[in-house]
Amino acid sequence: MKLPLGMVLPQDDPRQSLRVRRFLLAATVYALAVALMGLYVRQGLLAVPEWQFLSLVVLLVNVGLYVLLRSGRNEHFVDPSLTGLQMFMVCLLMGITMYLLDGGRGGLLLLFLVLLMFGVLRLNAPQFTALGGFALFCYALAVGAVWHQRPDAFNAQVELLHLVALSTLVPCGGFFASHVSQLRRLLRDRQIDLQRAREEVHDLRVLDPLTGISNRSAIIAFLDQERQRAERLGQPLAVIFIDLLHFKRINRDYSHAIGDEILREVARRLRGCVRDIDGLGRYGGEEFLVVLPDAADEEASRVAQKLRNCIENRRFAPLPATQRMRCVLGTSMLRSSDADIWQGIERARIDTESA
Ligand SMILES: Nc1nc2c(ncn2[C@@H]2O[C@H](COP(=O)(O)OP(=O)(O)OP(=O)(O)O)[C@@H](O)[C@H]2O)c(=O)[nH]1
Repeated sequence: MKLPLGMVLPQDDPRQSLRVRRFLLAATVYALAVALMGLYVRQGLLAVPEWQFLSLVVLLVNVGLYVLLRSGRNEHFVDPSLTGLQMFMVCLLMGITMYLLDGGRGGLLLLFLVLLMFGVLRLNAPQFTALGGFALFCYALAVGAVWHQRPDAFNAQVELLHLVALSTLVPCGGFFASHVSQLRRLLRDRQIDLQRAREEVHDLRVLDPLTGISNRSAIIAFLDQERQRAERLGQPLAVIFIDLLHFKRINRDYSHAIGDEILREVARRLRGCVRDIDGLGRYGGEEFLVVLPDAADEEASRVAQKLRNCIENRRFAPLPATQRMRCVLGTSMLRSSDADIWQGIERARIDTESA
């Protein structure tokens, strides 16, 4: 029977999924080690009860780790990848196994080294060196115990070579760990840069660079989307077209930079006068469009008056105190009989001419 992948791997969290994948890979190496121990049993280098004991310990350790990862409890640990814990278990299991074997430790040692190499993926150089030191200690302790209790199962020359090989591996692994952790850092920085670039591209696509409110295409898209929603829910939808008057003169008399500052301030004030659910966009040079979802005719007129007040009745700091900005506003209700949203916008624009 085939197990659905969703039952084995978390589907909604890519980081958890990666951790479980990495764990399953390590569990496969453990399974190989247990199978290899079966050969040791056949060769008379490991007693059957000891093999059963080792298999049970390996199984319990792996089930425990899997439950921790799959239940999400690993998130409460300082290192949610549980790498340190897993490496600690590898060292302990290696020590126990090496102690129980009556010979041929080199073969199984190789598989345990493969398991230790998983640490390279997460640990930095000092952490890996500490781990290597602990592995060395466990190995030395295990073979020391064999030498003390079963001297016939101890070959000093071979064990010395194993220890030397293991000691060589520690700095090599440390070097790889440092390299991989550098790559990880680089990758993380690149991801952050990429995310920022994506956000900038998104802003460039939808925001007006001068005022920071929606640009023309974004406010049109918003209106289109709101129109569909209004039709579906049977709600009214209003638009307000705003045109600043004599803007050419403002630019000419006070400079283009001050004209820009006025446009930014107008956008700020308009945003402050409408609800969060309302749309506000720069339609053209000195023209703005406000979209009012679920607003009837009277509500649109009331908001238009409020918008007019916030432009005309308050002073703009870069202009002399006596100089006021003037604007015309036109409102219109989107109708289901309109062929498209442009008809609604056009009605509001024409309304400004009659204002
Ligand atoms: N400073 C500044 N001016 C802009 C910007 N975009 C458009 N304008 C200016 O806005 C002015 C719009 O001119 P018109 O369409 O004749 O509008 P107006 O001078 O307000 O005339 P009326 O609307 O008829 O009162 C032009 O001078 C444009 O250069 C901008 O981003 N910054």
